[in-house]
Amino acid sequence: MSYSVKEIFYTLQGEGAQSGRAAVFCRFAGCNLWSGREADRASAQCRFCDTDFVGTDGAGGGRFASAQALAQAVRSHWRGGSGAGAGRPLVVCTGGEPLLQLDAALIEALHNEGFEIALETNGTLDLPAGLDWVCVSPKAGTELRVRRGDELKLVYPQPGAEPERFAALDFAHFFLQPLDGPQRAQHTQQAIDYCMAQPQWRLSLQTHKWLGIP
Ligand SMILES: C[S@@+](CC[C@H](N)C(=O)[O-])C[C@H]1O[C@@H](n2cnc3c(N)ncnc32)[C@H](O)[C@@H]1O
Ligand SMILES: Nc1nc2[nH]cc(C(=O)O)c2c(=O)[nH]1
Ligand code: SF4
Ligand SMILES: [Mg+2]
Repeated sequence: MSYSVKEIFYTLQGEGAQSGRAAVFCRFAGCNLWSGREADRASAQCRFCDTDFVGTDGAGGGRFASAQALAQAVRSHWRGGSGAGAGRPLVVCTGGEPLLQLDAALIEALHNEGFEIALETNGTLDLPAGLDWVCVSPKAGTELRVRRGDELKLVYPQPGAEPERFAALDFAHFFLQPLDGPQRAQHTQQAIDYCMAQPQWRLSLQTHKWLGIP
């Protein structure tokens, strides 16, 4: 199968339990909860997206004819060296919704290139086997199919997706990430207050936005 990728870039993971860790981000084109067109935002299932995932025209993006071709492109962006003493190469598969495209062949090819594979998903599609780190970010009004994983990272506040709905699921880490937008400061304070009242939850800041890195 071929893969449509918006962009590939090397940066630090900005969010959640792995924040601060160097990673290649592979941003797949397309999402099942929004077309990505501003004209459709108000009627989409997910309306607060902060990301352009339409098309394949970003830096490093394109259509890749095979899993091997995409895995080699991802490898070409890793600048962390390799071998003894080097940190394990990490790829973060995101989007858009990566589970529309991420399949067994690509997981195998990325592993063959030496990567640990992390996933950012809205949790509405079934998971392929073999992922090394699964981050689920539930969206109000959608059916959550991925109910276990490494981290649950809930954008907060979201009417209809209150943290209590997810607190008993089988995740190692629970994060609230303030909803970015014009009211980010207020949402950040609300998330702080919630985490202080319910310490099962930790605060995830989108540190890359503060740092001015991708
Ligand atoms: C752009 S999404 C791509 C992966 C997948 N579609 C998902 O929603 O998890 C990456 C992360 O950004 C989060 N996100 C998107 N828009 C946001 C916003 N306005 N404020 C805070 N987090 C946001 C998502 O919830 C998700 O955790
Ligand atoms: N630095 C950085 N960290 C991130 N963590 C999740 C991101 C995403 O858009 O999925 C993201 C992103 O876009 N940049
Ligand atoms: S599910 Fe993820 S990529 Fe899709 S619109 Fe929502 S935040 Fe954006
Ligand atoms: Mg992002």
